[in-house]
Amino acid sequence: MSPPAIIAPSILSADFAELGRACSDTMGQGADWLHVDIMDGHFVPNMTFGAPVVTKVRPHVDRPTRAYGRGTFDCHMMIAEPKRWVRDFKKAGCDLYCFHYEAAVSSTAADTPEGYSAAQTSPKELIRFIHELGMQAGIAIKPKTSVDVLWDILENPVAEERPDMVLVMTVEPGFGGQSFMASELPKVTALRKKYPELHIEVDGGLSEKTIDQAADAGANVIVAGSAVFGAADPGEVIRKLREAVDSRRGKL
Ligand SMILES: O=C(CO)[C@H](O)[C@H](O)COP(=O)(O)O
Repeated sequence: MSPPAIIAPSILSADFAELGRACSDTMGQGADWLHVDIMDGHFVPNMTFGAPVVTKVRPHVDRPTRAYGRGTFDCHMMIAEPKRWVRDFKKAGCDLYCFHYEAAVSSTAADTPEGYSAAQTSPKELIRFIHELGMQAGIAIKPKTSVDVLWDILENPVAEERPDMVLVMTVEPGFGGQSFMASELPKVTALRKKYPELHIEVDGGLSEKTIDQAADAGANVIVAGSAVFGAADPGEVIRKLREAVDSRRGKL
């Protein structure tokens, strides 16, 4: 059976001037995780914030949640040098560090002060490093990236080098409020077929209108930014997204 629904509102759509309160309110409205979009202006054509902001917001989400203990920070690293920031985000309170496959394999960055060569980072090495620091590891793919790049990584017999979650982007990363790309769902279907227990996250354009397609494909971690933060009743939207996923468990 696929894992239960995890609803992760994207704080990209929150009021950044009131970020702590917005995060705390969203957890109180039933969110399981908070999806934190980190953008560097290189990997994507937009910038958000870095580890110091995550550090400041962390205390606002340290509260019991429905199913996962303290509020979980699901950090989506849309950055060109994913290995470079692993330690900083661990210190800031990140629980799940999700990097982009495309960034890991194309990094030409200089060595980090800790002696890790960003230029030699393979996804497997990066996953191991994230695990060694005590975080969960996620790997994300953009719409133009084939799901086939993931099989070798998921089939690795070394458990420490396997991701805890795969993120299939359903928009081009960089901005909230874009239209959902249903064309990406065959990737989710293929992943779910091979990995019934894997956390499969979808991100971009998820709402009450698009959730049924994503849930039918087998996604269980649902990122929603504008649909949650733009709603008159965010708690109701979170409840409906969860219901759509959980009602399909055991039927996929
Ligand atoms: O990663 C992202 C953009 O790169 C955002 O998390 C995503 O787009 C969520 O926003 P929305 O639900 O409004 O589409």
